[in-house]
Amino acid sequence: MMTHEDYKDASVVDQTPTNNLAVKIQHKLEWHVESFKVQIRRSRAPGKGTASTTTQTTKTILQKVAGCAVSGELTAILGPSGAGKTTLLECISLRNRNFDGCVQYDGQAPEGRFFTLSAFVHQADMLYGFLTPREHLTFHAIARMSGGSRTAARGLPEPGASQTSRGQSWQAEKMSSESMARRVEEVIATVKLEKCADTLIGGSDPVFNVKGISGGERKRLTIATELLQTNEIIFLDEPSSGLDSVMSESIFQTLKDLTTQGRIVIATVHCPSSKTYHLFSNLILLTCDGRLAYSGPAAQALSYFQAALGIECPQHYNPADFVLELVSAEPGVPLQEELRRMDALSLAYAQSFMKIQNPLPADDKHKALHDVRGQGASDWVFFKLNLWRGGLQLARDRITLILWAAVSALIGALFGVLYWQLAASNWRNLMGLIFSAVVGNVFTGCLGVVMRFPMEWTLVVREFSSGANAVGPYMIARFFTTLPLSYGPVLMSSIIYWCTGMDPDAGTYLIFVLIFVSFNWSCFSLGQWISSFSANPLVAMTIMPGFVTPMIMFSGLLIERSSVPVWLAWIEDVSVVNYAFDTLMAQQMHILPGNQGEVVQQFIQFNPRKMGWNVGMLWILTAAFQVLTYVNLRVRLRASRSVK
Ligand SMILES: Nc1ncnc2c1ncn2[C@@H]1O[C@H](COP(=O)(O)OP(=O)(O)OP(=O)(O)O)[C@@H](O)[C@H]1O
Repeated sequence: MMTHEDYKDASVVDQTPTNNLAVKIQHKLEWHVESFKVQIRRSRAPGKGTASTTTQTTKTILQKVAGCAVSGELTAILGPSGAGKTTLLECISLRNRNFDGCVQYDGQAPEGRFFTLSAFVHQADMLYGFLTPREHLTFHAIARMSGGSRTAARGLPEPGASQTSRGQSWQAEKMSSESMARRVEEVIATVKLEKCADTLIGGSDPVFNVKGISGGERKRLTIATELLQTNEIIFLDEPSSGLDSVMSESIFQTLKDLTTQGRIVIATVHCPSSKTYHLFSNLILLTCDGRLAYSGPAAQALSYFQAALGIECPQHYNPADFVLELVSAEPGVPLQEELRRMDALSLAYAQSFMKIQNPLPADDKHKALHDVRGQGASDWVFFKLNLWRGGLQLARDRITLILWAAVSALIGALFGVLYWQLAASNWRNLMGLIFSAVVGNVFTGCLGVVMRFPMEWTLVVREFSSGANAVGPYMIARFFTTLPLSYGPVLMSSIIYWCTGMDPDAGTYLIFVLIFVSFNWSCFSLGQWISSFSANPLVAMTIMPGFVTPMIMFSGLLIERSSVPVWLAWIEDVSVVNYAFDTLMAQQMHILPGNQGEVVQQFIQFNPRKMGWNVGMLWILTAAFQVLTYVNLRVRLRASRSVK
């Protein structure tokens, strides 16, 4: 029987039936995760006569997990739920560097460009639902490959290049649009997406929730995105989760095919079918408490367990089920007993001839490693790409477009009915109308944004950190593609204006609409900023009142300005409600009968001469919120690339 060391050093061919192209082993990824620990807080509920307590303990997720993978291999990480498969994958891919141990690539500590050479496919696929797979891949092809600034995979041929170029170091050239389009078609064919290449992705997109391509096709598309560039190593976290066994087999067959091009493919997998199991070249089996029960050729796992432990896999039994049952804690059996069984399994492996003889020394060089992925395209190309994608979103998200128009018209009509031709009747009606229109708009302006953006940020931060997008161009393009939505406040303010009987002068009307739209933009930008530091819409919704309420309180109407404590007066200076309310009142006060305009002006202490200043402040605050959002996104990008 081949030992792990023999296998590791086998320098020539992978002879699995699916791999008819004999691949010379070129690259080797080795790891030794001595331990991965997390701090957890345990709370004990109060009992009879005892108070509740919280203690902090250290939980060890992984222990002494060493292994290696070489070019041309499909390595599967198997283990029961919670065994630490994802954690191990994150450690060996250096996406999580907070472990004790060591990773080496081709015998050396990985450099920053390791992140360029390797791709990580997350379990949860995040895709823009309003694009088709072909459009999605085109976006990523242009974003990642048009600049040529990223160092491409060493030793792998550029798409279309001959086999003889393999083994040479090469720098990605600027790819022409034709070769990028060709690459997109190649990748579509590789992952067998031809049938749905022009169907909308749809699915669970937060913005565009329509039925689209199937779950398996989504997985294929996520994998295809990483295949656009010829990465040397592909890490995949549960690429078949949520799929039936046939779909899962076809995903793994695709992964197997990828190894024939000289890649190292490492995937975590939950419970593969027997057919899928036979596609694995290498198996890493984790016990339920995160230790190694086996690491070596998948084809020899059963004979290892028979030889080392005397446990035989029954005939016609799925080998994956057999090994998984070995390393899982059986329900109903006391945990201590099961943990003793895991001890025996990991000890047997540690003492066997299969184990890695000279595991890497534990060092922590990887902790200082910086993710140096650059960006693929130029800022200008990124801007155009984001503009294109944002435009498609706008055009295809018809339901939102219609709803936005309907809600704006409805709210406008409500004001119109309630204040029908009453704006000029007396100061109380005018003030009530303008104040409630402004306050209502803070909520409509912010709410839609905080509900949508937190999910979108998660998606784009993933793009930023993989070099497939850039923060500045994204933000600017997002601004332009959201600009057409201004038809909402234009519609609402126009209905309010004419129904309530404000100044019939066309110029005054246009200025009123301009102020209203500017105010709406400042609210939108405030919502963007709030959502940029919120993990999800729920958090954003929870903290939103913390920003909006002070803006309303400091609008100039609800408290005598001179009564505001000096140390709180600054809130008035950043209150968009204050600027909008003052400006709209100043603009319309002349329609009031008699001297009511002056009376109301003294009452709420606004200066009609400062109208231009107020509108300017709305624009300045809009810009400030956009800049703050930009800063937050950059911080999130940095965090996503630093040691977890
Ligand atoms: N930051 C953390 N804090 C506390 N526990 C953690 C943390 N990260 C992981 N764990 C725990 O570590 C264990 C391994 O998690 P991991 O996601 O790697 O398991 P898995 O084998 O991939 O599971 P599944 O197959 O269910 O996805 C789990 O028990 C999980 O609860």
